[in-house]
Amino acid sequence: MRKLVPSLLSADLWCLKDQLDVLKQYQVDTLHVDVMDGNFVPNISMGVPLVESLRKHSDFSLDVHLMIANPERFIETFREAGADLLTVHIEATYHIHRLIQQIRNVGCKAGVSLNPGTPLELIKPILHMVDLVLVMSVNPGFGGQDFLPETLSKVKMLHQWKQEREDYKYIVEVDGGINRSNVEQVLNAGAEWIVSGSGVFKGDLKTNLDQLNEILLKYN
Ligand SMILES: O=C(CO)[C@H](O)[C@H](O)COP(=O)(O)O
Repeated sequence: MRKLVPSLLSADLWCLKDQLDVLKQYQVDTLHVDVMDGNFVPNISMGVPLVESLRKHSDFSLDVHLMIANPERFIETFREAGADLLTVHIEATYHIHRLIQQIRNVGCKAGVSLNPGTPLELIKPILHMVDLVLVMSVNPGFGGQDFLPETLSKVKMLHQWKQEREDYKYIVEVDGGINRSNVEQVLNAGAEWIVSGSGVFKGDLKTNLDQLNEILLKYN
C-alpha cells in the first residue's frame, strides 16, 4: 500500500488541530514526527510532549523519526509517550543490532534510516529485523530542501531486495524534498510510504492533499 505520511515539521503548530482534522478527512492514518537534538543534526525540533499529546488526543499512528545522537537513551521514553514506530539512524549509534532489538523489546515497530551519504550496504546485516527502512532524500535537519535524485538508487535496490528475499518485510519510506512534481519518480523507484512536509503544509493544505492523493491513487 503506497501512502502519504505528512511530516509535522512543516505544520503550523498554532493551528495543528485544525490541520490534523483536515488530514483525517483525507484518510491520512500516519503522522511523521521529526525529533532533532541539535547534535546529530544542526537543528532542534519537537519531542516527547508532542508525541504524548498526539497519542492522547488522536488515533493517528505515530511514525517517530529520531534524528538524535545515541538514540538508545530515549527508546523507552518515546514508547511510553505513544510512538508506534521508532526509526533510528545507522549513523547515530555504535550498536544498530542491539538498538533494533531494544526497540522491538519495548513493543514498538523498528525502522532504520540512512543519510544521503551513507551506503546501503551498512544496513544490510539488519534488514531482516526491521519493519521499515527510511531513505533520506535530503540531508536531515531541515524541511523545505531540494530532493536529491541520487538517493533513488537506494530506493530501487531496497525494493529489488524485498522481491528477492522472503525474510525482508520492511516498508520502504522516503523522506525529504518530495512534492507533487517529483513524487512519481519516488513511487516509480519502489517507495511505499512518502513523507512530505512542505509539499503538504506549505500553501493550501487541501489543494496539496488533492494533488498528491490523485497521483498516489494511480499507484494503489
Ligand atoms: O526529516 C526531515 C528533515 O530532516 C523531514 O521529514 C523532511 O525534510 C520533510 O520535509 P520536506 O518535505 O519539507 O523536505
